[in-house]
Amino acid sequence: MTNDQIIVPLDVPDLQSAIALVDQLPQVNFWKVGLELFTSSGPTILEVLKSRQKRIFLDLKFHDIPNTVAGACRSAASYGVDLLTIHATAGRDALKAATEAVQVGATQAGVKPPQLIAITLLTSISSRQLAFDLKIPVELPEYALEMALMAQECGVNGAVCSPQEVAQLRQTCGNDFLLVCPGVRPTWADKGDQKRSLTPAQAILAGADYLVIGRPITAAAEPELAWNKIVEELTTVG
Ligand SMILES: O=C(O)c1cc(=O)[nH]c(=O)n1[C@@H]1O[C@H](COP(=O)(O)O)[C@@H](O)[C@H]1O
Repeated sequence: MTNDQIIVPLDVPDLQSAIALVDQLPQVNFWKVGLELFTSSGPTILEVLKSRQKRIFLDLKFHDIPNTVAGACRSAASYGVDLLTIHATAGRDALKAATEAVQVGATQAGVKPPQLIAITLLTSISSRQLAFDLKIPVELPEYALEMALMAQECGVNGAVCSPQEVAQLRQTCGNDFLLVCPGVRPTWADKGDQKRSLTPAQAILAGADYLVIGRPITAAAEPELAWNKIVEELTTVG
């Protein structure tokens, strides 16, 4: 377990707040830029993070028709980020188009292509909501696994799943398939809108490559202390 396996999201409304958070937590090496910050402030934050030698997860969760997803992936891949997200439910054609587009975009820009990872089922969705609201008549773990397998067949590099499904995905998809787990909660933290959480240590033991941990750190009274507590807990799992 290394510090680089913990990704902290910059879920803040503007560039200034993002830079303040990066300054406040110099121990964090891997930051996530998501919809809130990218929509308000655009790609400037990516340059800021790169100038500080940070790794970047650009989490734009693309979900559209294949042609549009491919265009978005070409553009996103030109930034030279490490990870990029697409929803598995965009479907096979979009997943294949995205896989090819990240290579094209990165090659054209002369940068390393990002690892493309597919969201299986948002960690804010419960089994009950999957059945009753989304009308999906499949058990949740099976659904998440099927989404991951479809993404893998399309050449996608990995998946985003809740820690509760990660062991099964690891077993079925193998060790080369990247597994990223948000919805991670230390025992002392609020669950908030996360429905399928486990602790950081449990998630790593179950086979996650990376954990995305936001509010337990960023909304803590003392974010640095919260970070240290999590890192300490994780040292117990090697
Ligand atoms: O793609 C993601 O990172 C993601 C997928 C998912 O299913 N659930 C999920 O929570 N996330 C992201 O992970 C982060 C979790 O933040 P906290 O709930 O504050 O730890 C947020 O930035 C979410 O956008």
